[in-house]
Amino acid sequence: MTSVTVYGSGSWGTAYAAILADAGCSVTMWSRRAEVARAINEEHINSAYLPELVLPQRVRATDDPHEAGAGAEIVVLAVPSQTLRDNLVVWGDAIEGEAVVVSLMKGIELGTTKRMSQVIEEAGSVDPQRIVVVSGPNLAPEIAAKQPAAAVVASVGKNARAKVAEASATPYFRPYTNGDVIGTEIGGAVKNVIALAVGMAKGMGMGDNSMASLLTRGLAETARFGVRLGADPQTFLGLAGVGDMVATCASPLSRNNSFGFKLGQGMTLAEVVADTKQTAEGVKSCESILALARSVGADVPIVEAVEAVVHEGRDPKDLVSLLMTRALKHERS
Ligand SMILES: NC(=O)C1=CN([C@@H]2O[C@H](COP(=O)(O)OP(=O)(O)OC[C@H]3O[C@@H](n4cnc5c(N)ncnc54)[C@H](OP(=O)(O)O)[C@@H]3O)[C@@H](O)[C@H]2O)C=CC1
Ligand SMILES: O=C(CO)COP(=O)(O)O
Repeated sequence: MTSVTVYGSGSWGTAYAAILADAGCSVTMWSRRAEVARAINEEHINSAYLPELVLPQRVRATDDPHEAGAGAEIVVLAVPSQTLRDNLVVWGDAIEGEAVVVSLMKGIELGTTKRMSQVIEEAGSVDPQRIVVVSGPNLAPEIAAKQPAAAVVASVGKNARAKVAEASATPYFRPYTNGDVIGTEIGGAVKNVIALAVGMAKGMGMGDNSMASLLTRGLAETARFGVRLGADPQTFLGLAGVGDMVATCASPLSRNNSFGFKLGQGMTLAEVVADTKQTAEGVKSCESILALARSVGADVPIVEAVEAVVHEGRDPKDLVSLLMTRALKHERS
């Protein structure tokens, strides 16, 4: 039985722990709060995040990061992206030397503009051959309800990605392996920002034409940007690209989409932040994504417009003029 540790007991960490257990792994979760670990052990429920999900008995939890990591063959990281580096400093020696390290996170680090796999390599001293990124259309509440979904399991390490795919394949979760870590991570991070834009548009009363236009042009700028970083353009036609873009932009379950919706409806940024209990990665990552895109000369107008609303105090209504009055251009330029 493969032994797996999941650091992070939020929505996705918890749903992914259930996948791993259903696939036959023995799973230990690290919870930041002792009461969350206690409830998982005694009631098999994580009520703050996924109250409907009854976790399998073989999922255990602890708030001690060293106890959590002991003996794990696979270590899964599922905390907010901006906290990863500091956490890895604390957890570093808890992660076994040969363990495969999986990122579930969809963000870009502020300041360094690094992808999560790069942060794991640097701060966790992990060989890229052992780093795996899991991404795709995977809204945690739907996965927790065991609704069928597929995902990409990307790594430059063939053994590592095969091991993680094997460890997380269930009748309701189908992993596909891929070697394109850059494209997989960029797809996951940028779609959160596009979902913020779509949410704002919906919140302002716009319909499906606006949503589809933002989604499609959002995918175009994601691919243009990703390719500048060295991604395979085909990745953006797959689960970590169009797949996740569609799920996140279409679903009210998406925290980024909902965050944008509330802004579009007229709530202030401070009000929406106070009203949002879970992680909406695009809110912070739009800034680092924009910085990274500018550093490689990629034009990302939707990301730029979202960043102007979220970080520079522009009114969401300005989104329309910011995007619609730009110089005309070829669809594929
Ligand atoms: N939810 C989803 O549907 C999906 C999410 N993802 C990605 O997974 C990642 C994790 O998201 P998700 O689980 O949804 O987030 P949640 O907001 O649901 O949970 C965050 C988890 O991280 C913990 N946490 C918060 N701050 C810190 C910190 N400073 N140090 C350590 N732990 C901390 C929280 O603990 P506490 O409860 O104590 O606050 C909680 O366990 C994100 O990058 C997200 O984009 C990817 C695919 C699907
Ligand atoms: O990444 C996700 C679905 O694939 C979850 O999106 P949100 O973080 O916006 O909820």
